[in-house]
Amino acid sequence: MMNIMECKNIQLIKNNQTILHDISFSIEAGDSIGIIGPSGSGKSSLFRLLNLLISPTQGEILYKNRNIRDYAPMELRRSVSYILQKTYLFGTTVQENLLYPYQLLNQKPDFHVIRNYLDKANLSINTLEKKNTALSGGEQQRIALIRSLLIKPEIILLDEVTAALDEENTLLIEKLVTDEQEAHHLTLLFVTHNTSQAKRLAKKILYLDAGAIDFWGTAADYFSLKGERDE
Ligand SMILES: Nc1ncnc2c1ncn2[C@@H]1O[C@H](COP(=O)(O)OP(=O)(O)OP(=O)(O)O)[C@@H](O)[C@H]1O
Repeated sequence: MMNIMECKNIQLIKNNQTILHDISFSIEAGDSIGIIGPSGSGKSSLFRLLNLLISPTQGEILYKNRNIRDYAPMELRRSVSYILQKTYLFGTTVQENLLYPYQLLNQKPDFHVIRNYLDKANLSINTLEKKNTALSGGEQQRIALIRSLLIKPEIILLDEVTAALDEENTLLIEKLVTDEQEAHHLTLLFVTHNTSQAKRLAKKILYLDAGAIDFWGTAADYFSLKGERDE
Protein backbone atom coordinates (compact mmCIF):
# COMPACT_ATOMS: atom_id res chain seq x y z
CA MET A 1 0.00 0.00 0.00
CA MET A 2 1.23 3.48 -0.85
CA ASN A 3 1.62 6.06 1.91
CA ILE A 4 -0.28 9.06 0.66
CA MET A 5 0.65 11.19 3.65
CA GLU A 6 3.20 10.94 6.44
CA CYS A 7 3.71 12.85 9.66
CA LYS A 8 7.29 12.62 10.86
CA ASN A 9 8.04 13.68 14.43
CA ILE A 10 5.64 16.60 14.41
CA GLN A 11 5.91 19.00 17.29
CA LEU A 12 3.72 22.07 17.66
CA ILE A 13 4.41 24.75 20.23
CA LYS A 14 2.21 27.82 20.65
CA ASN A 15 2.75 30.46 23.35
CA ASN A 16 5.23 28.18 25.13
CA GLN A 17 2.63 25.43 25.31
CA THR A 18 3.39 22.15 23.58
CA ILE A 19 0.19 21.36 21.70
CA LEU A 20 1.53 18.30 19.84
CA HIS A 21 4.46 16.11 20.92
CA ASP A 22 6.44 14.02 18.49
CA ILE A 23 3.54 12.83 16.35
CA SER A 24 4.51 10.24 13.71
CA PHE A 25 2.15 8.14 11.64
CA SER A 26 1.57 7.21 8.02
CA ILE A 27 -1.68 7.36 6.09
CA GLU A 28 -2.25 4.82 3.34
CA ALA A 29 -4.32 5.70 0.28
CA GLY A 30 -7.92 4.67 0.93
CA ASP A 31 -7.49 4.59 4.72
CA SER A 32 -10.33 5.49 7.02
CA ILE A 33 -8.86 6.94 10.21
CA GLY A 34 -10.90 8.04 13.21
CA ILE A 35 -9.14 10.63 15.37
CA ILE A 36 -10.41 10.67 18.89
CA GLY A 37 -9.35 11.95 22.27
CA PRO A 38 -10.40 14.41 24.95
CA SER A 39 -11.19 18.05 24.32
CA GLY A 40 -7.98 20.06 23.85
CA SER A 41 -5.86 17.01 22.98
CA GLY A 42 -4.80 18.53 19.64
CA LYS A 43 -7.10 16.89 17.09
CA SER A 44 -8.06 20.10 15.27
CA SER A 45 -4.48 21.38 15.45
CA LEU A 46 -3.36 18.23 13.64
CA PHE A 47 -5.88 18.87 10.85
CA ARG A 48 -4.79 22.50 10.60
CA LEU A 49 -1.22 21.29 10.12
CA LEU A 50 -2.21 18.77 7.44
CA ASN A 51 -4.06 21.53 5.58
CA LEU A 52 -1.16 24.04 5.66
CA LEU A 53 -3.09 26.46 7.87
CA ILE A 54 -0.29 26.33 10.46
CA SER A 55 3.27 24.98 10.38
CA PRO A 56 4.86 22.54 12.79
CA THR A 57 7.57 23.81 15.14
CA GLN A 58 9.55 20.67 14.32
CA GLY A 59 9.15 17.66 12.08
CA GLU A 60 7.73 17.34 8.61
CA ILE A 61 4.57 16.36 6.82
CA LEU A 62 4.83 14.65 3.46
CA TYR A 63 2.08 14.40 0.86
CA LYS A 64 2.99 11.93 -1.88
CA ASN A 65 6.57 11.88 -0.60
CA ARG A 66 6.98 15.64 -0.89
CA ASN A 67 7.00 18.11 1.99
CA ILE A 68 3.61 19.87 2.05
CA ARG A 69 5.43 23.21 2.38
CA ASP A 70 6.62 22.70 -1.18
CA TYR A 71 3.05 22.78 -2.51
CA ALA A 72 1.16 26.00 -3.17
CA PRO A 73 -1.43 26.07 -0.36
CA MET A 74 -4.38 26.21 -2.75
CA GLU A 75 -3.00 23.31 -4.76
CA LEU A 76 -2.58 21.19 -1.63
CA ARG A 77 -6.05 22.11 -0.36
CA ARG A 78 -7.64 20.85 -3.57
CA SER A 79 -6.17 17.44 -2.85
CA VAL A 80 -6.55 17.57 0.92
CA SER A 81 -9.97 18.98 1.68
CA TYR A 82 -10.78 20.22 5.19
CA ILE A 83 -14.42 20.34 6.27
CA LEU A 84 -15.50 21.81 9.57
CA GLN A 85 -18.51 21.42 11.80
CA LYS A 86 -19.55 24.98 11.00
CA THR A 87 -19.98 25.08 7.24
CA TYR A 88 -19.78 28.12 5.05
CA LEU A 89 -21.93 28.15 1.99
CA PHE A 90 -21.05 31.19 -0.04
CA GLY A 91 -23.03 33.50 -2.28
CA THR A 92 -26.79 33.25 -2.23
CA THR A 93 -27.93 29.97 -3.76
CA VAL A 94 -27.07 26.29 -3.57
CA GLN A 95 -26.36 26.33 -7.31
CA GLU A 96 -23.54 28.86 -6.87
CA ASN A 97 -21.93 26.51 -4.37
CA LEU A 98 -22.18 23.43 -6.55
CA LEU A 99 -21.00 25.17 -9.72
CA TYR A 100 -17.96 26.62 -7.96
CA PRO A 101 -15.94 23.36 -8.15
CA TYR A 102 -16.32 23.38 -11.94
CA GLN A 103 -15.09 26.97 -12.16
CA LEU A 104 -12.16 26.06 -9.96
CA LEU A 105 -11.28 23.05 -12.11
CA ASN A 106 -12.02 24.97 -15.31
CA GLN A 107 -14.58 22.42 -16.43
CA LYS A 108 -18.10 22.55 -17.78
CA PRO A 109 -20.68 21.79 -15.07
CA ASP A 110 -21.91 18.20 -15.23
CA PHE A 111 -25.50 18.27 -14.01
CA HIS A 112 -25.73 14.51 -14.22
CA VAL A 113 -22.97 14.20 -11.63
CA ILE A 114 -24.50 16.95 -9.48
CA ARG A 115 -27.90 15.27 -9.62
CA ASN A 116 -26.35 11.97 -8.62
CA TYR A 117 -24.80 13.49 -5.50
CA LEU A 118 -28.03 15.29 -4.62
CA ASP A 119 -29.95 12.00 -4.98
CA LYS A 120 -27.53 10.22 -2.67
CA ALA A 121 -27.85 13.04 -0.18
CA ASN A 122 -31.64 12.72 -0.33
CA LEU A 123 -32.02 16.17 -1.89
CA SER A 124 -34.03 16.97 -5.00
CA ILE A 125 -32.60 18.74 -8.03
CA ASN A 126 -34.81 21.73 -7.10
CA THR A 127 -32.52 22.30 -4.14
CA LEU A 128 -30.15 24.00 -6.61
CA GLU A 129 -32.46 26.98 -6.87
CA LYS A 130 -32.90 27.34 -3.14
CA LYS A 131 -31.26 30.05 -1.11
CA ASN A 132 -28.61 28.84 1.29
CA THR A 133 -30.55 30.39 4.13
CA ALA A 134 -33.60 28.29 3.24
CA LEU A 135 -31.75 25.06 4.10
CA SER A 136 -31.63 23.27 7.43
CA GLY A 137 -28.27 22.78 9.12
CA GLY A 138 -28.16 19.17 7.96
CA GLU A 139 -28.97 20.15 4.37
CA GLN A 140 -26.27 22.83 4.42
CA GLN A 141 -23.75 20.33 5.70
CA ARG A 142 -24.68 17.87 2.90
CA ILE A 143 -24.31 20.62 0.26
CA ALA A 144 -20.94 21.66 1.72
CA LEU A 145 -19.73 18.05 1.57
CA ILE A 146 -20.95 17.63 -2.03
CA ARG A 147 -19.19 20.89 -2.96
CA SER A 148 -15.95 19.46 -1.54
CA LEU A 149 -16.38 16.08 -3.23
CA LEU A 150 -16.97 17.72 -6.64
CA ILE A 151 -13.41 19.08 -6.42
CA LYS A 152 -12.28 15.41 -6.32
CA PRO A 153 -9.94 15.56 -3.34
CA GLU A 154 -7.72 12.59 -2.56
CA ILE A 155 -8.00 13.09 1.19
CA ILE A 156 -10.79 14.59 3.25
CA LEU A 157 -10.40 15.83 6.80
CA LEU A 158 -13.76 15.93 8.53
CA ASP A 159 -13.66 17.84 11.80
CA GLU A 160 -16.73 16.85 13.80
CA VAL A 161 -18.89 17.51 10.75
CA THR A 162 -21.89 15.65 12.16
CA ALA A 163 -21.61 16.88 15.76
CA ALA A 164 -24.59 19.20 15.46
CA LEU A 165 -26.71 16.87 13.31
CA ASP A 166 -29.43 14.36 14.09
CA GLU A 167 -29.07 10.64 13.35
CA GLU A 168 -30.70 10.83 9.91
CA ASN A 169 -28.45 13.64 8.69
CA THR A 170 -25.42 11.98 10.26
CA LEU A 171 -26.04 8.73 8.37
CA LEU A 172 -26.58 10.59 5.09
CA ILE A 173 -23.23 12.35 5.50
CA GLU A 174 -21.55 9.04 6.34
CA LYS A 175 -23.09 7.42 3.27
CA LEU A 176 -21.85 10.19 0.96
CA VAL A 177 -18.36 9.64 2.33
CA THR A 178 -18.32 5.84 2.24
CA ASP A 179 -19.75 5.78 -1.31
CA GLU A 180 -16.99 8.14 -2.37
CA GLN A 181 -14.41 5.88 -0.77
CA GLU A 182 -15.69 2.94 -2.76
CA ALA A 183 -15.99 4.86 -6.02
CA HIS A 184 -12.83 6.97 -5.91
CA HIS A 185 -10.61 5.40 -3.26
CA LEU A 186 -10.94 8.57 -1.17
CA THR A 187 -8.78 8.70 1.97
CA LEU A 188 -10.70 9.73 5.06
CA LEU A 189 -9.55 11.23 8.35
CA PHE A 190 -12.29 12.26 10.73
CA VAL A 191 -12.44 13.71 14.20
CA THR A 192 -15.39 12.56 16.24
CA HIS A 193 -16.61 12.36 19.80
CA ASN A 194 -19.20 9.83 18.68
CA THR A 195 -18.04 6.28 19.44
CA SER A 196 -20.74 4.64 17.30
CA GLN A 197 -19.62 6.75 14.36
CA ALA A 198 -15.99 5.76 14.92
CA LYS A 199 -17.09 2.11 14.98
CA ARG A 200 -19.07 2.52 11.77
CA LEU A 201 -16.45 4.40 9.76
CA ALA A 202 -12.94 3.83 11.10
CA LYS A 203 -10.57 1.11 9.97
CA LYS A 204 -7.84 2.68 12.09
CA ILE A 205 -7.87 4.81 15.20
CA LEU A 206 -5.47 7.54 16.27
CA TYR A 207 -6.11 8.41 19.90
CA LEU A 208 -4.57 11.68 21.08
CA ASP A 209 -4.16 12.56 24.72
CA ALA A 210 -2.62 15.88 25.76
CA GLY A 211 -0.99 16.25 22.34
CA ALA A 212 0.62 12.81 22.21
CA ILE A 213 -0.38 9.58 20.50
CA ASP A 214 -1.88 7.24 23.07
CA PHE A 215 -3.05 4.61 20.56
CA TRP A 216 -2.44 4.12 16.86
CA GLY A 217 -3.66 0.93 15.23
CA THR A 218 -6.64 -0.90 13.87
CA ALA A 219 -10.13 0.03 15.01
CA ALA A 220 -10.71 -3.64 15.87
CA ASP A 221 -7.76 -3.61 18.29
CA TYR A 222 -8.71 -0.25 19.72
CA PHE A 223 -12.29 -1.24 20.49
CA SER A 224 -11.35 -4.63 21.93
CA LEU A 225 -8.74 -3.01 24.22
CA LYS A 226 -11.20 -0.29 25.17
CA GLY A 227 -13.85 -2.92 25.90
CA GLU A 228 -11.42 -4.67 28.27
CA ARG A 229 -10.55 -1.38 29.99
CA ASP A 230 -14.20 -0.42 30.38
CA GLU A 231 -15.18 -3.74 31.97
N1 LIG B 1 -4.13 29.44 18.04
C1 LIG B 1 -3.84 28.89 19.21
N2 LIG B 1 -3.02 29.53 20.08
C2 LIG B 1 -2.73 28.98 21.27
N3 LIG B 1 -3.19 27.80 21.69
C3 LIG B 1 -4.01 27.13 20.89
C4 LIG B 1 -4.37 27.63 19.60
N4 LIG B 1 -5.20 26.72 19.02
C5 LIG B 1 -5.34 25.72 19.89
N5 LIG B 1 -4.63 25.94 21.02
C6 LIG B 1 -4.52 25.04 22.18
O1 LIG B 1 -4.07 23.81 21.68
C7 LIG B 1 -4.64 22.74 22.40
C8 LIG B 1 -5.28 21.76 21.41
O2 LIG B 1 -6.40 22.37 20.77
P1 LIG B 1 -7.23 21.64 19.63
O3 LIG B 1 -8.33 22.56 19.22
O4 LIG B 1 -6.30 21.17 18.59
O5 LIG B 1 -7.82 20.40 20.42
P2 LIG B 1 -9.00 19.40 20.03
O6 LIG B 1 -8.54 18.05 20.44
O7 LIG B 1 -9.40 19.60 18.63
O8 LIG B 1 -10.16 19.88 21.00
P3 LIG B 1 -11.79 19.76 20.86
O9 LIG B 1 -12.12 18.30 20.93
O10 LIG B 1 -12.28 20.52 22.05
O11 LIG B 1 -12.15 20.41 19.55
C9 LIG B 1 -5.60 23.34 23.39
O12 LIG B 1 -4.95 23.40 24.64
C10 LIG B 1 -5.84 24.73 22.84
O13 LIG B 1 -6.13 25.63 23.89
